[in-house]
Amino acid sequence: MAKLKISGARKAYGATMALSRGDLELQAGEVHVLIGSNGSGKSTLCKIVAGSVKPDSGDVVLDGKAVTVEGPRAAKALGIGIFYQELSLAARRTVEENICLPDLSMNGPFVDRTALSERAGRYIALFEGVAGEGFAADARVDALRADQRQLVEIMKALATEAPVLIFDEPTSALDRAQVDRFFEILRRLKTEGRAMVFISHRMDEIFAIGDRVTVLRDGRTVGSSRIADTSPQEVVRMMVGEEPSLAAAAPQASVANEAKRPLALSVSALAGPGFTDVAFDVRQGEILGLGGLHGQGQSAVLRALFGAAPVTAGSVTLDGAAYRPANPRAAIRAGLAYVSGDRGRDGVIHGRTILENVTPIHFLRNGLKLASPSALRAKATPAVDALKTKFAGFSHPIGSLSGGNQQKIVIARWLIDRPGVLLLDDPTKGIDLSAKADLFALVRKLAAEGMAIVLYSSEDAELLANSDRILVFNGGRIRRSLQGAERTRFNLYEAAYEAA
Ligand SMILES: Nc1ncnc2c1ncn2[C@@H]1O[C@H](COP(=O)(O)OP(=O)(O)OP(=O)(O)O)[C@@H](O)[C@H]1O
Repeated sequence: MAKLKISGARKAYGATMALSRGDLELQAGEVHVLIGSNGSGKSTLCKIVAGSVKPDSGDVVLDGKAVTVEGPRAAKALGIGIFYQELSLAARRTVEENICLPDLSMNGPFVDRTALSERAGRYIALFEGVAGEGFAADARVDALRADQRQLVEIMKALATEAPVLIFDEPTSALDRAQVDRFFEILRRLKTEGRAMVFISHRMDEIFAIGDRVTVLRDGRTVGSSRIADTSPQEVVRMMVGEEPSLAAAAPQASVANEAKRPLALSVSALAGPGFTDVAFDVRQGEILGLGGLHGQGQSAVLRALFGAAPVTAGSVTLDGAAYRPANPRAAIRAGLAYVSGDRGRDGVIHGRTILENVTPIHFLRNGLKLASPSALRAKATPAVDALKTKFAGFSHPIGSLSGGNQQKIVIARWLIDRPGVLLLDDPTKGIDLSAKADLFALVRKLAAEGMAIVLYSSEDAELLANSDRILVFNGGRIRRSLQGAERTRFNLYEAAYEAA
């Protein structure tokens, strides 16, 4: 009998189907790997089991009995503990308090410090020698490094002593020695008969520690296999599913790959926080895609090229001349444009009109010359129209537009004076399908007119359909360059998941 069985778990957030059919059968004494690309529904499934997300439907059977996991406390009472990917720590509390939260031992109205230290100490000791400098029972969590915080979250999950433990990407910030220690602990817990779910994007880890693997794709469980009976290639194949046909992929590839087109941007041995040894060329008219899992250095490279994040080594050439990305103003003057999908941080100027939102880059490039609103409107109109922006007039507040149309205004601002190189940093995050289609139609048109474009997208389909060439990032480095017929989802995933 399975220790825990989830069938048909479903969860939608408005129009977003986070999980359409999640199934998982977990045995006592096993490490069960859950794998799937970004956004496939892994965390949602875990959170349903841990009671922190209420499913729209689905059945949970624990030790043969149907249960309803009403909330996190109910999960704990049922014997289910979880490590949260986004961590669940109280930043201003100490390591030992966090390990024991929410059940701090009390001595009357006071926290019983002795009992607390004793209990937390057992879990802290498990990582002795690998937790690193500054890690201490009485250290505040906000003073710790990312890997150390992840260790505290692991200790907190272990401290539940739950028979079912769920680890949602517990190793993403850990170093080799910390991962090895964690795996030793998991192996011991297996011998005690605990049932564990383990999520990781590292194929080597999955094959090192997993007993069984269940694959999610687009919100559904698509298969399950014993690790001993499968291979990394087979797992990637399950994640990928049917390969979309290449006929739909970037149509102008042959044109853009023509070596005679001049180089627009050339990057050599570039390094900075989050990336190292990055080198590539982009020709005029080419769309170069940056692929891989989230946060593998793609955005960091784009921000660094735009002078918005530090560069510690390497060199850059723009239109054949040396270029040092000092700050965004210098980047704009040098002919670079940068569009991020993170509108909150990099885009919309709230409380201002549409015209004020569409013209700031024009002013930055040309100086604050006097220009009448009608002249500015005339300048802005072609770019705004090219994106099929729906708006009532330039003098209306930006807030009157839908999210997708706000994003179009942010993009249009870069196109009034044509940049030589357009850096797109996950530009369609959070916008609807038709706005995405409008944006990519324009991006392809701009490339056809000779603009060089570097595109990072967290959506693989978008990347495959629009890039002439794809560089796959993994652990801050470029692992593979995919050209022509190599631009398949399989190759993309294989390089993204291989050991970094
Ligand atoms: N609270 C939420 N509100 C709206 N959408 C959500 C919410 N939580 C998740 N989603 C969406 O549901 C989908 C599945 O998300 P989920 O976090 O379960 O995926 P995942 O497989 O764990 O991804 P990752 O590998 O990136 O952690 C994604 O498209 C995500 O954006």
